[in-house]
Amino acid sequence: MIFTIPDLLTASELEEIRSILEGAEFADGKLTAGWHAQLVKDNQQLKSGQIQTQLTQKVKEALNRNALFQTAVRPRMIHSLLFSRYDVGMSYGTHTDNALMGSGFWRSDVSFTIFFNPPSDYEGGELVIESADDEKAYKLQSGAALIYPSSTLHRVDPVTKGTRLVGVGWVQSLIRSESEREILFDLETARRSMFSQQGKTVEFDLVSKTIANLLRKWAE
Ligand SMILES: O=C(O)CCC(=O)C(=O)O
Ligand SMILES: [Fe+2]
Repeated sequence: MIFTIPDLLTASELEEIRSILEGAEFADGKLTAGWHAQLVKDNQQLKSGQIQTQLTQKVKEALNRNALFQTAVRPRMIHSLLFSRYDVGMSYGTHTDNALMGSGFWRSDVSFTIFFNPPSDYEGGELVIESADDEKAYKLQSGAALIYPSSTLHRVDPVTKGTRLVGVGWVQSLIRSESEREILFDLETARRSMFSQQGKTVEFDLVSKTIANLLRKWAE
């Protein structure tokens, strides 16, 4: 399931993150890519250190309070986060994200891109998600996030004007399978709508029981 969270960050969080990033030091993005992704990765990334830790904390807070993210992703661990800058001419060619990341070998089930500056700030720089017979380009408003399965092939087209600033992260989900996550998300959405329309009915209890039992079966 690919979806967007329109207002993940508040206006003041966004302003703070942007002003911190403006004064921060960046390094070559190839340093954090797998050996094959390095061949096509051409961007800049915030150096690790105190600023990176502070920004990571802010982004995690926003994701943790977001009900849509929690219900659709069911994070076990948001284990990796990069702050990337694409200046004119920079891009990230077609690649797939590493399945296992970091010294903890966390699995990447779900990837996300948080847009820190508005589409009017730059030209090009679309995040394109490829599928067997089609592809779709995304360029969201600042403060919004795109959530997509880590299993896809995707790319960032060259920036031809301005600068693109994003946060990119990876999550190990409690539910490894994308289709199982979607079943749970649909049931949860239906259950909430039933509750708001009719309260705690017999049907509501049965759907609640099913969600709980599927979680027992699938969660790891
Ligand atoms: O910048 C983006 O939107 C995605 C970048 C990406 O695919 C990655 O860092 O693995
Ligand atoms: Fe990627």
